[in-house]
Amino acid sequence: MLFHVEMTVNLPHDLPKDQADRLKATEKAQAQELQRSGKWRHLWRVAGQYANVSVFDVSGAGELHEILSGLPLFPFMQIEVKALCRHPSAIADDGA
Ligand SMILES: O=C(O)C[C@H]1C=CC(=O)O1
Repeated sequence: MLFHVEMTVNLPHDLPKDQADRLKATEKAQAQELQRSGKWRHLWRVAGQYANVSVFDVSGAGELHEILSGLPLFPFMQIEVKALCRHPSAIADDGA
């Protein structure tokens, strides 16, 4: 199943810089591993915001929740999820 996910990050202003840098580095490694696995299909920065729009390809909402709640930045993110299905006019054969 494909899911459109928008994550907006709000790090506390008083979070020490070294702690924030560590969280971001761990998050990056995990995000890149999930992209390599094919589960995190698209990752786009929302221009002008500390936010991303992503597409996940997972077995269902349960797996998506497991992945999202396991992200190091999860406690600092506002997340919106939309389930996707194939559009009847779509010509791309991308497994949706
Ligand atoms: O920067 C972000 O949008 C938050 C998060 C998502 C992937 C990643 O590396 O960090």
